[in-house]
Amino acid sequence: MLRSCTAGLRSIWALRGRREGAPRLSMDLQPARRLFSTEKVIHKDWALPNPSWSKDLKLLFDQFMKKCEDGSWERLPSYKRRSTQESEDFKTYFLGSALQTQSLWKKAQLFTRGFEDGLGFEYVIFKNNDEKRTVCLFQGGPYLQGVPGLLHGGAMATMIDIALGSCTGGAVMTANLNINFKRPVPLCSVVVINSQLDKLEGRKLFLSCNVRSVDEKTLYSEATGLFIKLDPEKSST
Ligand SMILES: CCCCCCCCCCCCCC(=O)SCCNC(=O)CCNC(=O)[C@H](O)C(C)(C)COP(=O)(O)OP(=O)(O)OC[C@H]1O[C@@H](n2cnc3c(N)ncnc32)[C@H](O)[C@@H]1OP(=O)(O)O
Repeated sequence: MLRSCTAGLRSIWALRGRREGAPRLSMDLQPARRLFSTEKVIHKDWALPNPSWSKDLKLLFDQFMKKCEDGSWERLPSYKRRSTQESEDFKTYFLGSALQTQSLWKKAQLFTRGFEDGLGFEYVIFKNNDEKRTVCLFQGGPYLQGVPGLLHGGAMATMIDIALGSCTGGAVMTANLNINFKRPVPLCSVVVINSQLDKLEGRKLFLSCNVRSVDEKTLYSEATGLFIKLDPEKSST
């Protein structure tokens, strides 16, 4: 594990210094990343392979892309910034928020996508709408270390929150997150987060997930979450 992590780190360091929007060293390095420009902002889909992805992550990605072919599964794209419509939806609930300041609103981005390739959160989520469940493939990079050599529990909690959230839709907020950390996750390893919607009760969505190793032999964590659909009649600030 250490050797592959070191090899991964070497390729990560080779990529350091490249900033979002800067010209690519070689397009061959990132064949699958889609780039398109709108209003001078580059919207990059981050849920696609890059050179920092380990063999395990690429293999699982390919397996799930195959499952998408008959339409039962879909890959969820992932952007640093929410779409204009999504942003507007949330803004209506947080009228007093600091994000009303236009300059801050423009700078704000999803923090899991704020790292350079391979250093932080590398993940992709696949959704099965009929079964109301998602599978998140996650590789936690070296900047997410907690105890030496291990993934920080907060980083895991973040991914669990995102994975559970991916089973919801529309404007929702996490009200409760309950995590049992059963085994430590080695840094740079790949884990699989299986999430599902267990119950819908009015505006309350009850969800659960487990986090396992690629070979499914190790159960790293189990979690439940309560998400609340925001009420348009209420402002939360
Ligand atoms: C979309 C595409 C995106 C793809 C992924 C991108 C990733 C995005 C990011 C990923 C994710 C990032 C996500 C984040 O980071 S979200 C950020 C972290 N979360 C928050 O900051 C939430 C703060 N809390 C609130 O704003 C309010 O409390 C909310 C909005 C949640 C509810 O306030 P609201 O005034 O609307 O509702 P209510 O108080 O009338 O309650 C309604 C019902 O719910 C029940 N209840 C409430 N709380 C709890 C509780 N703790 N345990 C048990 N029950 C609870 C309550 O009893 C009642 O039940 P009932 O009496 O009706 O039976």
